[in-house]
Amino acid sequence: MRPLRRYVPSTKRLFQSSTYYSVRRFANTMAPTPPPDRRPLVISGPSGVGKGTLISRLFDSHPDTFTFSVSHTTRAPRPGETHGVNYFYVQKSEFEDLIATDGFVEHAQFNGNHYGTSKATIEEQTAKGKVVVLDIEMEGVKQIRKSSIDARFVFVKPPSFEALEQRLRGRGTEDENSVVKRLNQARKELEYADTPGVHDIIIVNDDLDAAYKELEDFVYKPVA
Ligand SMILES: Nc1ncnc2c1ncn2[C@@H]1O[C@H](COP(=O)(O)OP(=O)(O)OP(=O)(O)O)[C@@H](O)[C@H]1O
Repeated sequence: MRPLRRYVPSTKRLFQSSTYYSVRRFANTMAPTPPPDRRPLVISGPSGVGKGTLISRLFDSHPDTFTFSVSHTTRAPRPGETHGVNYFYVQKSEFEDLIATDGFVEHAQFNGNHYGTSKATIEEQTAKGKVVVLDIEMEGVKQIRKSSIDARFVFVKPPSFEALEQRLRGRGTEDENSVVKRLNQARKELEYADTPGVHDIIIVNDDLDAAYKELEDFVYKPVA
């Protein structure tokens, strides 16, 4: 299984860059614009479809409104990483206790390490008035749907399989092996997204501005 997005979070990478922080300093002078519906947003879709691009735009257009949830992990921190910022670094026993007490909305194992999104983290951020954004893959979506977390589910779809392949290759971040793996996984994700009732909205990311508008309109629509 391909790892959940948190392992390759392009938006998070952007957040760590100095360019991002100078943009952020300017953006912070603007007042937050909270949407009427504060439930967590689960955004999924095949690798390369443009989730990170759309989410970055949402964060930049509405400063201090949205937040990523910080995941728990049993892997050791890398140089420069900070507990509570990049991850909550915990011992395996603590992670297992959290699983046993149903503390995660989703968790998975990758390269021998455990990773998970805790319910408490989501609840704390929501209580602070932030809308938590979870950028995750199909298996995570399935787990969250089974959890007690009341979330809104957005699926981002490519205009065609060929367009997805072009974007993945055009991004220049993957070797051939990785492109093939991601495309194989994409077929499964697209098939799952056809299951009725799984997502609240399916956005086709063809024209980026139009797709962003659709996402923003959905996020900001009045509570039903
Ligand atoms: N509507 C669009 N039209 C053309 N190119 C796009 C569009 N949206 C995004 N892209 C480009 O497609 C590539 C993939 O986008 P992005 O990295 O946001 O995908 P992702 O879904 O977050 O992927 P991953 O899950 O692998 O991180 C990027 O190079 C991005 O600039």
